[in-house]
Amino acid sequence: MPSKFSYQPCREFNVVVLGAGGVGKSCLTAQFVHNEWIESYDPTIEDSYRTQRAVDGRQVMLEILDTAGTEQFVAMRDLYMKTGQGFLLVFSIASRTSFEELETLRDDIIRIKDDEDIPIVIVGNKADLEDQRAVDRAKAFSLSQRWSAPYYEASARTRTNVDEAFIDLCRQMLRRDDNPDDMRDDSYTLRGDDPAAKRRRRKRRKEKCTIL
Ligand SMILES: Nc1nc2c(ncn2[C@@H]2O[C@H](COP(=O)(O)OP(=O)(O)OP(=O)(O)O)[C@@H](O)[C@H]2O)c(=O)[nH]1
Repeated sequence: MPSKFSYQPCREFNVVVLGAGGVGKSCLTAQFVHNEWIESYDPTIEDSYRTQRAVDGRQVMLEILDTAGTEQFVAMRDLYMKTGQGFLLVFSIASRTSFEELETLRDDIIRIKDDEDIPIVIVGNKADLEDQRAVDRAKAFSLSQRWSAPYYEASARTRTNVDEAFIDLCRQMLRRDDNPDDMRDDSYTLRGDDPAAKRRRRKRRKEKCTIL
């Protein structure tokens, strides 16, 4: 048990913000990092931000990569995914296709990282546009359950659930960093070195959590 005065080094994590074009990735990132709202739409190619936060009393340095959602830049995705340790998967509650695109993004992340337990938070952005809602809460909820990944309905415009989504991702990354062996169980050696079986066991052990 660390004493009250024990030294806790600042952890560094790479966070990648992914999602379709125009869902609000840049706006969410700008709100989280700089507390500012951007009304205009200027498609991103790639922007990165560094910000330090206290999470449950521990210092965390985040390198946040705000990625391109538009088709012509998606070739860079594999590279982003390789370096990411945590992923914010963003859709707009006013766009059904942006929600449907998340499935492919997650499949790609898992394939590239070869890890089904990679920290992910799902964000349904533009929650202020309730009158234009095209994705039922129940649908997003069921995806969240299926992936065992938390779901936040957020609004970059009103700054609703912006910090909460990023901080939840930090908590997941810290947990992994604290317990690198947590995902291994004793039976693993008995069952042989089968990565697919290991991934299935990891998946079963994960908690489910959904925040609306
Ligand atoms: N009403 C509303 N509009 C938003 C919200 N978040 C972003 N927008 C608007 O949506 C547009 C696109 O926002 P961006 O943050 O640039 O979207 P993006 O996902 O980064 O887009 P790409 O860079 O093309 O991938 C802008 O005009 C924003 O003002 C939100 O929470 N509510």
